[in-house]
Amino acid sequence: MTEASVAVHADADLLAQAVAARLLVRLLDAQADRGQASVVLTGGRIAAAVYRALAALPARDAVDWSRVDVWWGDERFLPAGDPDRNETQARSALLDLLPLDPARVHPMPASDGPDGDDPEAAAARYAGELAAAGPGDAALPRFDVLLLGVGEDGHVASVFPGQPVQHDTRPVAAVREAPKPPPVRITLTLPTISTAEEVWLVASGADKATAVRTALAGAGPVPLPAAGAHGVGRTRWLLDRAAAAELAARVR
Ligand SMILES: O=C(O)[C@H](O)[C@@H](O)[C@H](O)[C@H](O)COP(=O)(O)O
Repeated sequence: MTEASVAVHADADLLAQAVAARLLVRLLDAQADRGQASVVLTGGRIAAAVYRALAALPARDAVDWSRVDVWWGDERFLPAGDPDRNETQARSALLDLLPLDPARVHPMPASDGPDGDDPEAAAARYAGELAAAGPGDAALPRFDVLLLGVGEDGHVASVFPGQPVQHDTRPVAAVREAPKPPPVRITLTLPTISTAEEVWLVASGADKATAVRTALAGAGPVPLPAAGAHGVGRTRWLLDRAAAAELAARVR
């Protein structure tokens, strides 16, 4: 497991701009190395700010977006197009502005999709989509970078403390009693999250400071799921000053 690197930026806007710039370079490097790139998106406010910042970057289209695979780390289990879906927010902030290959954009199923309002079936369907995209008989494709927000309670994606999903060994799980509304969600499980080459945990605001400190101080993943999210090659904590307030951190 790699050591986590921490970067602290003065405020939420600078954090979003810096993460967007890092993400652009990460995708460019992946395409230079292997001709394509893959990113796993998440939901929440700082993630949406990153998407907006990336959309506004002048160098944005240096990425060949037609060769980028877009996955989601979690989704609110709502009807397609619902404004509270992470997919809806990502599309309006960024994806609809990019010349992506629609076949390479993989939203998690909606609650009015082929499985109806059965989140377990929808989770299984997404696991099948991941497996179909994996090389050979691998259960998962390569994730070059997987983005996570961090909840005040230390949740990442829709892996919340004290929930059965924490002990689910499947690649994708349904969550029915999420403390953060809406209650029904679909999520990659922590073991799946931790197959990503790089995992970036992005946190903004004083209400995240304790979760950030606790995770970086070595808490276990059961009390604090964020502590269980690690990249194979790199784990980055990307913070603003408020979220880093309980750390002795470098401010950039
Ligand atoms: O569905 C969601 O809401 C996200 O997947 C969730 O994991 C989010 O990233 C964190 O709760 C942080 O959200 P904020 O950045 O808005 O605090």
